[in-house]
Amino acid sequence: MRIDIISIFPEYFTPLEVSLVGKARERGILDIRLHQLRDWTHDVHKTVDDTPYGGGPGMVMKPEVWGEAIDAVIAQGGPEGAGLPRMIVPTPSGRPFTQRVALEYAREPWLLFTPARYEGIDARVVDEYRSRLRVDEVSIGDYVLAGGEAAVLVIVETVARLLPGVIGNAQSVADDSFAPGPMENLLEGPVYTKPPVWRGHPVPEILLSGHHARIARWRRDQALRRTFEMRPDLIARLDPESLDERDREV
Ligand SMILES: COC(=O)c1ccnc(N)c1
Repeated sequence: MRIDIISIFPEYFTPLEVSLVGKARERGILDIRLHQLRDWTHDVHKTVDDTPYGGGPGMVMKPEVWGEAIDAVIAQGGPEGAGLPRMIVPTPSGRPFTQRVALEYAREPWLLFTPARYEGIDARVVDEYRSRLRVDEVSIGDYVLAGGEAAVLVIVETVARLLPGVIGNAQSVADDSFAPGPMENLLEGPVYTKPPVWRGHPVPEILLSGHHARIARWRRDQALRRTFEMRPDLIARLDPESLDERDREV
């Protein structure tokens, strides 16, 4: 997978050189390229923003600069057969970014991220590229950041761990909270490791029993309880068909 990121703070993405994403890049699973938006300005101050039409606080990012930058990245061409990139615009006013969306992105050959600072990017940029590309405006939650760069880090890490070969144990991805299937809309329950007793706190006996069916049942009960306690809104979204008799008792 190829990922292009255009930003006035490319250094913000240094974390993508380490850990899971860093290793995926070293192994050629991910090709991440960073671009300094200011390289497409033409004034001495390298201006990327201006005051909003209609008045109001803050500044808006200029369409001309973004247009030249996005056109240049597209013109570089993507992976063989990838065609045009899927453009992802992180914004608090976007559609929710979920595990299901991440799985969709993980199947894309080429993603282009355009994180905004200030009050956002002139709306005509999205309008312009919607006519040529698939453009997703996505939000990582109901809060406002100083810039979209942190959201790009979240999205890239979420997507990268879904790519084949990135996580050693593919099953752990399939068992994720929110992963489509039996765990979708369920939070993961508690996890334990050695020692069997720590400061007087024992590990639940069932986990030491070696009885895999009972352990699976216990884990599902714990997931249902935790979801009910932490995210009752998700319980409402559970497909009744996915619940068995035992689930309903929890
Ligand atoms: C500037 O970008 C944001 O504030 C942002 C982006 C994506 N999701 C959010 N919840 C906020």
